[in-house]
Order: sequence, then structure tokens, then C-alpha cells
Amino acid sequence: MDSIKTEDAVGMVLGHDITEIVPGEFKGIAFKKGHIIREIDIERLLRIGKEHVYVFELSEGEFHEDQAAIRLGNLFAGSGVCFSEPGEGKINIKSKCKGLLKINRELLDEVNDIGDICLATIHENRYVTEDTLLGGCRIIPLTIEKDKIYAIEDMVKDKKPMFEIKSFLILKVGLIITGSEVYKGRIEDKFGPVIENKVKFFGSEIFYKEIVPDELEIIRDKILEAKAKGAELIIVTGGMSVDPDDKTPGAIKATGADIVTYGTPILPGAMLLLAYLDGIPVFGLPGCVMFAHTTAFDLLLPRVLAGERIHRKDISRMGYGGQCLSCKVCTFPDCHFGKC
Ligand SMILES: Nc1nc2c(c(=O)[nH]1)N[C@H]1C(S)=C(S)[C@@H](COP(=O)(O)OP(=O)(O)OC[C@H]3O[C@@H](n4cnc5c(N)ncnc54)[C@H](O)[C@@H]3O)O[C@H]1N2
Ligand code: MOO
Repeated sequence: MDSIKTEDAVGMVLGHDITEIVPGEFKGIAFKKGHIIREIDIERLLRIGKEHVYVFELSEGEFHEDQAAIRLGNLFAGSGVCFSEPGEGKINIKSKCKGLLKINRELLDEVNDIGDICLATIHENRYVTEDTLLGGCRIIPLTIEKDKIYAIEDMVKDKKPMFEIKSFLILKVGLIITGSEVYKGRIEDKFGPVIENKVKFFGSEIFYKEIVPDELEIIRDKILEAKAKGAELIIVTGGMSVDPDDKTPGAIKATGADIVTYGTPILPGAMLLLAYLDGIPVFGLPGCVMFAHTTAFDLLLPRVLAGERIHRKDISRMGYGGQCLSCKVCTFPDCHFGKC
């Protein structure tokens, strides 16, 4: 660090905090260590009594921490993502809109392996709303070699963005409620409203709804009818376990759909079924989805509505973090559930 005349310090990096006291008005840090001194700062520095300041001179091969943080922000923010002004070498990365958060986890590890840069994130594959904090990036030293930043710029090229928000599609959803007790009016349908609310939250609408008895052919035919009428997502509720009257898995299979999974390592929601019928996702939802606040359905629905094709492997890796704790006050998705 060099001591330099304040008037000559424009463009240089302040090496220490500078405190200002205006009696009765202000006492605090006027300039923070790391601040790049601007023309307009000179007068104030002189008023504080600083004829000289300690500065770092940025060498040709270095970026100031804030400059580096801005470069990384631009590099990491994919569509639907923005970042704050840097402060002490740190930016906050935020969502600009509602959607499904995707994070390039491989790239994240690579960046954090370099040293002098730390990038912390929340978990991906969850929905976020506008202005959700997605992560923070901090440059550790006050100045950083440009080559390190260039190396990251190279590393990121041609790869999926570090952070990206996928918008939710507006799909025509077909809903088939199974259960002879509901069909015959012995009990009121309580499943339909739960699903309607969940689907609406992401912007889609139920355009087709039928209540049917526990009969395989009828359930199958209603699924095919929903598809023929233009359903882009089909949800069938109830009849998912192993009782003689549980016909839903067989009915979905009988439509010719490809079953991705019947059974998920997620609790509640272990008996969920996901299939694709000519590319249209079909859910078979067990009774717990009506009863429990958060289930396997809440983990998979946002991904399906963001247009993601779910594979068997996506489901099987969800066992890690797949146990919901059914907290008295549910904070999902800001909890461990579904974060694998
Ligand atoms: N032997 C086993 N039994 C069960 C297992 C198992 O693995 N082995 N799994 C349990 C789990 S986990 C769940 S979840 C449920 C799945 O239940 P279903 O999807 O088969 O649900 P239903 O039998 O059709 O109904 C259960 C319950 O909910 C009422 N219900 C259903 N639909 C509606 C509706 N639209 N409105 C109001 N109420 C509804 C229904 O009357 C039943 O009372 O299976 C466990 N069993
Ligand atoms: O596993 Mo059921 O499908 O949890 O409640």
C-alpha cells in the first residue's frame, strides 16, 4: 500500500475505511476499504481532513473486487435472472420473474474449485417468484488476477447458464377424479379443489373435469377422451394403492402410456405414478396428495409445467431429501424437501 496525495488518488483503490464525524449529524464510515476513488470524492475526503490516503494501485493484470463481481454477474445470470450492485466485492443474484429455477451444478463446482471466488446458491428445480434470492457471489481478495476471471469466462462458454428461470407453460389440464364413493355422491369431492389450486398457482387451468367410478375401462376411456379434447397434461386422482378397487395405475397403463414410474422415493407421495401418453404427461395421484400439504406432486408439477421431460433417473435420485417432515408451519419450497 502506498500513501498518496488525495488529489492524485482518482481511480485508485482505498486501502482502509475512512470515518467522518459531523458533530450532531453523522458519525460513520464515509468511504469503505476497497472503494474506487472518484473525482467527486476528493472534496469530501479533503473536508474530512485526508490530505493523503493509502491506496492500492490496480496493476494491469488485476480487477478490483467489484469490477470482477460485475463481470461474473453478467456471466452467471441466464434468462430471468439479474444481480445487484456490488458491495465489498459481493453481488446478490435474484430472479426477475416467477418460474422454475435451474442451476448448472457442475459449473458451480468448477467455479468454486478455482479459489478466490465463492458462489453460493439455493437449490434448483424449485419454483421461485420475482425477486427471490438465488445466490451470492463474492470475490475474496480486494483485487483479483484478470486471468482468473478470463478462465471462468472461457469455462462458461458453450455451457448451460449458471442460473436460469424457466417460465411456466400455460397448459390445458384434464382432471379425472376416481372413486365410486365420490361418483355415487356418498362423499363430496375434496380432491378436485386441491388440484385446481395447485395447477392455478402456476398459471394453468383445468379445462376438462370428470368424476368416475373405480372401473378400469371407464377411467381409461376418460383419459383418452381428455387427450382427444386437447389436454396437454392429464391428472387422475385416487385409486392408486393395492386395494381391489384401486384401478388407476392399470387404467393409465391400458391407454398405452409409457410409465416412467409407479412409486417414488418421496414421502408423502410414494404411490404417485408418472407416465407419458404420446408425449403428454399423465399423473396418477394417491390419496395423500389431497390430504398432505406437500407431497411428491409438489416436487414434480413445477418441473412438468416448465416443460421438462421427467425420466426414471430424475425420480430415483429424489430419495435423498425425499422425506417431508410435515412441519407445523410449512415453509416449502424453502426447506430440505425435494432438494437432492
Ligand atoms: N397395502 C397398502 N395399502 C396402502 C398403501 C400401500 O403401499 N400398501 N399405500 C398407502 C398410501 S401411501 C396411500 S397415499 C394410499 C393411496 O390411496 P389411494 O390413492 O388408493 O386412495 P383411495 O383408496 O382411492 O382413497 C383413500 C381415501 O381418500 C378418500 N378419497 C379419495 N378420493 C377422494 C376424493 N376425490 N374426494 C374425497 N375423498 C376422497 C377415499 O374415500 C379414502 O377414504 O393408500 C395407502 N394404502
Ligand atoms: O405414499 Mo402415500 O402415496 O404417501 O401417502
